Amino acid sequence: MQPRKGRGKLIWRFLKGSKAFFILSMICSAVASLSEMIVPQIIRVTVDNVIGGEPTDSLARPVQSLLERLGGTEALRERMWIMALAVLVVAGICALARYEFRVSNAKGSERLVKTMRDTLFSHIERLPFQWHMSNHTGDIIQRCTSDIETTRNFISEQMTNLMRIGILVVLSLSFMFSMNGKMALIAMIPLPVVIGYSLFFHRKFRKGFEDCDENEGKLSAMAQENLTGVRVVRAFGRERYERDRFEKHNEYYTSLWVKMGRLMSFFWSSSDILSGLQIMLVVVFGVIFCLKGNITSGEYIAFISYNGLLVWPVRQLGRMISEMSKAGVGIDRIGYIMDAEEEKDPEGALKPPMDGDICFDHVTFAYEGSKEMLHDVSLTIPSGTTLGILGGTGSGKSTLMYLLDRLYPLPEDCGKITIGGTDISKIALEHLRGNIGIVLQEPYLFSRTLRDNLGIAVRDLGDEELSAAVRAACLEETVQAFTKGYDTFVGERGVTLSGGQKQRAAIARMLTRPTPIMIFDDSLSAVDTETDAKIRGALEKRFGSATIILISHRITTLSKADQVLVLDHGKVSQLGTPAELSEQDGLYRRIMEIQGLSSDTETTEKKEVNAV
Ligand SMILES: Nc1ncnc2c1ncn2[C@@H]1O[C@H](COP(=O)(O)OP(=O)(O)OP(=O)(O)O)[C@@H](O)[C@H]1O
Repeated sequence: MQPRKGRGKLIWRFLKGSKAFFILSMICSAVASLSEMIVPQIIRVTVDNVIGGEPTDSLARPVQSLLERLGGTEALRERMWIMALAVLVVAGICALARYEFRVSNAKGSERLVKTMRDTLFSHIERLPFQWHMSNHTGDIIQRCTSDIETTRNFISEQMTNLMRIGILVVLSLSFMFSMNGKMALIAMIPLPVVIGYSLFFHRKFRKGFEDCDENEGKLSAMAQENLTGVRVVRAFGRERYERDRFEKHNEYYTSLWVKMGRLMSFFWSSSDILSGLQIMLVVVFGVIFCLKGNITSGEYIAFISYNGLLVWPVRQLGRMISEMSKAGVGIDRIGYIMDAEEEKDPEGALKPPMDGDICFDHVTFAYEGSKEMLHDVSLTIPSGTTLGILGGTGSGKSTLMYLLDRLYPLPEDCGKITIGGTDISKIALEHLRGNIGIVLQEPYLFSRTLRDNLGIAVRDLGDEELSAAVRAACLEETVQAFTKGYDTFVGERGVTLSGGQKQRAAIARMLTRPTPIMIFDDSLSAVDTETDAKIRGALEKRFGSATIILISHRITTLSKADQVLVLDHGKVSQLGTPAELSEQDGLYRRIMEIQGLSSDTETTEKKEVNAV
């Protein structure tokens, strides 16, 4: 993965609301660093001027006047506690600044994480269905959790550290140069080597972190898939296979981190040697310079202290660079989500009445990277009528509905879909989807109570509307049978409900918000024929004016439709009233005949449709 452009812009966007905290924390960090720099100067003055009796001429003017105000070096020798107190006061200021640094840094980083989570979540919510279909949920979750954490660490720790390192390096070198230029240059000689060495490793770390993150995403996706598909795993006795698969990948993932650990250990140990050499140079040359009288004992002590303060950041530079590599990868992975384009309405999006005729005009469609699934589909569904759709597995029935709901955009030159004469690509998405009720083939319920699930489409759903929807979906008896009624918790994805109960709950949920267009994508497959008929009867009675599209493999369900579309491998094979189709030689009649002879179970029906 190439480093992403505009990382800074993305970070800046996430920093909204937390900048002030980080600025304050940086100021405090600067104050603390400055205080650290003053202590060696106090020690130097104490050793050279107060104890050693050296003249104060070489000291800076403000230091000289401060010493005079304190009674001069002679008097201070008698009152050494003043020097000790000075060290204590500076250390106190340093401690206070560090405290405030940590507090404001914590406030800033928590706010930052909140902003990142909120921004990512609302962005993901607005991403097209297509994007969700082509990305692993586990991987997205990993990007929204551990990559956010890495980015937070980078901004709240590494960025402030970087500034602290900058201050420490600049100030240490300034103090060192002010005391002895040659010694300062000797201390600086190994620095370019250390920095170059760190940069060399930076590239290796980056690649390593990328691999680790990518594989962590795969591992999360695998775990997430297994957890949500636990029923399938158990039903097929695939536990061992899945465990082996997970362990194999986990082993590989662990080996990547071990490799990284080895690389980092090598880097740290070797950079330890480099910084040890640097310290040795300063100590040895410092002693020589001191013996030659080029520097005083106090300056030597101060030099060693400043060198310590200089070496620390330079050594940290390696860690910083490796952390920056990691953060860079994390930010790029978040950037991948943020770069995905949100669903947007076209300019001047329309909000026309949605109770007109629905027209599919020469619609052709292929999923990204797949072959054509729908070929030149044309039909009109007059307003207020019911269309039944019949077809084998994978014949494109659901795809046709996804296109109507614009879950997948219909590319230009692939025909058009209109409602009341208006091209749906020109209709505001919220308006379009708000007027199309759809019960998907696999009903999804949230792990909340039944009431919460049913009321998801309508804010403040009244009891009367709720009961009416539940009655129409033939779910009333089921609710009454639950000891907690509507307050029954349905478990993750509605696992505590049977297939038929889930389907009826999904239908009731749709009916709480009656819409002019209603789509039932094989939504009656898990209910018996009697309930199927009851639900259709209720729909007709309550929502007679709505345009209804019923996808089903059951002829009895389709037989009451105004017209039936038979799809065969994405092509219109038959279109007409059930009576007409029953007269024609084709798929509809063949299935009708088979179902007239067979038992009425959905599975059999599906098999039959596919077999024909
Ligand atoms: N997101 C997708 N990406 C690529 N291909 C897809 C995608 N969704 C569906 N398909 C393919 O498109 C074809 C039509 O699928 P669709 O779900 O519309 O069929 P269907 O007629 O509703 O089938 P069923 O009766 O089994 O529900 C299938 O071959 C399917 O594999």
